[in-house]
Amino acid sequence: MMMVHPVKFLLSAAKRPLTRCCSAFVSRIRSLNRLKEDDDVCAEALQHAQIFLFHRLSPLLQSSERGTFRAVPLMYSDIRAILERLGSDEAKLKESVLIGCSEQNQVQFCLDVGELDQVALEEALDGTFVDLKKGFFVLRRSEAPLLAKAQALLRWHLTTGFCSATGRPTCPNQAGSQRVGSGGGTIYYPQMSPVVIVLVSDGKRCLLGRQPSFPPGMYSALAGFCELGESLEETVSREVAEEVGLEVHNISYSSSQHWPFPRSSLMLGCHALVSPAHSQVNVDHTELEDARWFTFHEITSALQVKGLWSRGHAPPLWLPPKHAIANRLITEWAELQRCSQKAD
Ligand SMILES: NC(=O)C1=CN([C@@H]2O[C@H](COP(=O)(O)OP(=O)(O)OC[C@H]3O[C@@H](n4cnc5c(N)ncnc54)[C@H](O)[C@@H]3O)[C@@H](O)[C@H]2O)C=CC1
Ligand SMILES: [Mg+2]
Repeated sequence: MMMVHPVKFLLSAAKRPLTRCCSAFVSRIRSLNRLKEDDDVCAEALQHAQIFLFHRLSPLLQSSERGTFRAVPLMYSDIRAILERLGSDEAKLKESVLIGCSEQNQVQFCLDVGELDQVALEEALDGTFVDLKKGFFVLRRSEAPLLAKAQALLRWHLTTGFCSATGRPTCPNQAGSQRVGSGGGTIYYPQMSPVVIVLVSDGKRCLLGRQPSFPPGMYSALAGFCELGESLEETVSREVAEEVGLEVHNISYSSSQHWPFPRSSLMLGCHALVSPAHSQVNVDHTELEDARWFTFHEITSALQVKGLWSRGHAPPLWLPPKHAIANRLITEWAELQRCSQKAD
C-alpha cells in the first residue's frame, strides 16, 4: 500500500486552506474536527493512522526496562494482515475510534479486538494486553491519558449499542465520536461524570482522607461526584461537609484531569480553606475510613517516597502517584507552604 505522509494527509483534511496565522496546534485541532464531521475523510485518515489495540478494554503494551510499560501503536496494514491471519477481516478495522493526533501530526485511533483469541494476538503482536488499572501508573505520563481516553471511548461504544428510547440499535459515525439511533433518531455522545477533588487546608496543615479500598498507608484529597444542579463550589462545600463535617471558604480552582477509574470522570481540582478555630474533623465512616490533618513536614517527606510501597515496605504516609491530580494539588500546597515559610 502506498503510504501518504501523515502531515500531508492531515493538512489535506482541513476544510479550508490553512492560513499563515494558523498555529500547528490550531491546524491539528481543526483537522481532527473535520475527521469527526466527515465519515469519508475519516475513513481515509484511518488507513494512514496509528492504531492502539485493546482486548476486552485492556490495552496492548510492551514491558520495557525498569518495570515500565510502553504503548504499542500499529499501522492499518499491519493490523489488517494480523486480522486476516486470525480469521477476521479488514471490515473489523472500520470499528476503530478516533482518539487524537500526535504533535508529529500522526492521527491516532483505537480498536478493541476482544472477540479474537488473546494468546494468538499477543504472540503475533509481541505484546501483552494489560488491565489498565495495572498499566496506567507504570505507563509514561504522555501515554497514560491517551490510553485512558481510548478505553473510555471503547467502553462507551460497548455499552451504548441500543437506543434507550426505542430499544433499536445505534450506529457510530466513522470517528466514533457519536452514535445515532436507527432511522436518524437520538444522537448519543460519550458521557463522563464531573467529580470535584479538593485539598482542604487550615493555613498550616492539609486534610487528607482514605477510603477502605486504598492501599495501606495511602491518603488522598477529598473527592466526590457533582450532583445535578450544583455549581463546582457547591459540590466542594457539600462533599467536605458530608465527609469530614467542616465548612470551607476561599474555594479556588486549580486544574482538571480525565480519570478512567472506575468509569470516565472529569476531575475538577480545587483548593479550599477552613478556619483553624473550626478545624475539628468529624469523619462520616460510611464514606471514609479515616481523615486527618497532615503537617508540611509529613507531606514533604511523603512526596519524596518513590516506589517503596510496590517493594512491600508501606511508608507511614503514601500519597497518590504523579499521574493523579491529587498528587498535583498536594504538591501545589507544599510549594505554597514553602514560599510562605521563606517569606516569614
Ligand atoms: N485522580 C485522583 O487524584 C483521584 C480520583 N478519585 C476519583 O474520584 C471519584 C469520586 O470519589 P469518591 O470519593 O468515590 O466519590 P463520592 O464521595 O461521591 O462517593 C462515591 C459514591 O457516590 C455515589 N455516586 C453519585 N454519583 C455517581 C456517579 N456519577 N458515578 C458513580 N457514583 C456516584 C455512589 O453511591 C458512590 O458510591 C472516584 O471515582 C475516584 O476514583 C479520588 C481521589 C483521587
Ligand atoms: Mg468521596
